[in-house]
Amino acid sequence: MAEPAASRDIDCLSEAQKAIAPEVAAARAVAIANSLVETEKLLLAEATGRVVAAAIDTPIAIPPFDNSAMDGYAVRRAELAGEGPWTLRVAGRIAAGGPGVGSPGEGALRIFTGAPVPPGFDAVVMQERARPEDDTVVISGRRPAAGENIRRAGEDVSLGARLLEPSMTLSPQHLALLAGAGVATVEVFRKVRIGIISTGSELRDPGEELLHGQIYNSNRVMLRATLAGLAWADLRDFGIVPDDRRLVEAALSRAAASCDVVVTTGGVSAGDEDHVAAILRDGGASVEVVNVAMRPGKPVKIGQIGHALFAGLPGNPNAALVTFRQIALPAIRAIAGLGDIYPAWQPAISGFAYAKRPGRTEFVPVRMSGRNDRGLPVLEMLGRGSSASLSAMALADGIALLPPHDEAIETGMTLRYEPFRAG
Ligand SMILES: Nc1nc2c(c(=O)[nH]1)N[C@H]1C(S)=C(S)[C@@H](COP(=O)(O)OP(=O)(O)OC[C@H]3O[C@@H](n4cnc5c(N)ncnc54)[C@H](O)[C@@H]3O)O[C@H]1N2
Ligand code: MOO
Repeated sequence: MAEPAASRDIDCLSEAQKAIAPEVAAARAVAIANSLVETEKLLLAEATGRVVAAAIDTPIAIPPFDNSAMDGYAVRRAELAGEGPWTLRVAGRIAAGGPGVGSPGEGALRIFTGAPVPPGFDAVVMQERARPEDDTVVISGRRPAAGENIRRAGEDVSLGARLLEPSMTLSPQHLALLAGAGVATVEVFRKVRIGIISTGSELRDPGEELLHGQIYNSNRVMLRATLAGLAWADLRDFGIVPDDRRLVEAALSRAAASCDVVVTTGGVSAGDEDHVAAILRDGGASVEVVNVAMRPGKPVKIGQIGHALFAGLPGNPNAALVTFRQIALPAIRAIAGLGDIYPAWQPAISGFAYAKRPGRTEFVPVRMSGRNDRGLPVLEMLGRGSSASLSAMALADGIALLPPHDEAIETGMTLRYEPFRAG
């Protein structure tokens, strides 16, 4: 195991007792996160959700040429003098992608949506306002305005304009913009290699037989599924490691050697079988976060093992989920090269009353029961705040943050709410 750069003595009570706020813990984790530098070039279709590594400017204007926004007739307004109706000769026909026309003499051009508008033509009259008659067209109603129904070259994106900045994740809309500019490949950061280790002799995987004293491993699939939703994450699962110091140490070394991030669950509190905490305490890592004034998740540990970021999440399922999202994920997102790294909190209204202990931030599973007259979500708290409860979190729409200074949450208070699903 690599020597720690700056070990902190997590046994030192005066130091350890000073629990830091969760946002401070997250910022400390971010501060020790090293952003990736390696990049790769991907075809657009392979790049959804990946993180842009270099700014992209458009090589062409969008649209590339003046074109018609309607099916109708391209006209020269100079030929529509005085009051209508006007009768114009139809001098040609031009469709999207078809051959252009030369420079016709007087008259209108039959034109279709997306077809280039030849120079000199300064409006398109939609066909609903025009009546063809033999080789002429009769235009009635008002005189078209200059530029009417013409999409000008570059009006969407001008030549050379910035399309995307680094540190953004590529949405389908971003990819459409790149495709519209004719950009075929995009340079993204390579995926973040994230190793996960489930520690605990009591753990069995679903499908296995459960003996007395054993439980099923739920954190493993929770983390796997969360990471599977992140296109920039390359998950490496190191399985279940029993509570044996040498085995835990070996698994940590192995994971740290091949990953940018190592996430463990379990073994971070104070018991004799909490080997992750013991390994860290004995200098197996530099530890930045040891004691956070939050519930659940107080014993979460963040540090570095060799070059890898280390996130030691508590074993209780809610504590694992909350500390992963609130403390570890911002740092992992920073490693991925993302600019926007912190949880996206939304304002919401408490639909519940709850007595809490002041001095620590609580993160509780909540369900949205409706919206108030200003459109803000109204939240109902689920479960009794047990950090071991799987059912409350499964029914929740998201997590509400109950601030440290409050002793009681009253109905009608404004809270911060992080929905599990964006939007
Ligand atoms: N004397 C103290 N005991 C505890 C403290 C403390 O400060 N002093 N803190 C409590 C808090 S808060 C939490 S949270 C837990 C954290 O425990 P560990 O991270 O050391 O985790 P374990 O003891 O290994 O497990 C806790 C709990 O979670 C279950 N578990 C573990 N892994 C999984 C998994 N992959 N899937 C589902 N469930 C899992 C495990 O069986 C335990 O029941 O410590 C308190 N104790
Ligand atoms: O952090 Mo623990 O989850 O409060 O039980």
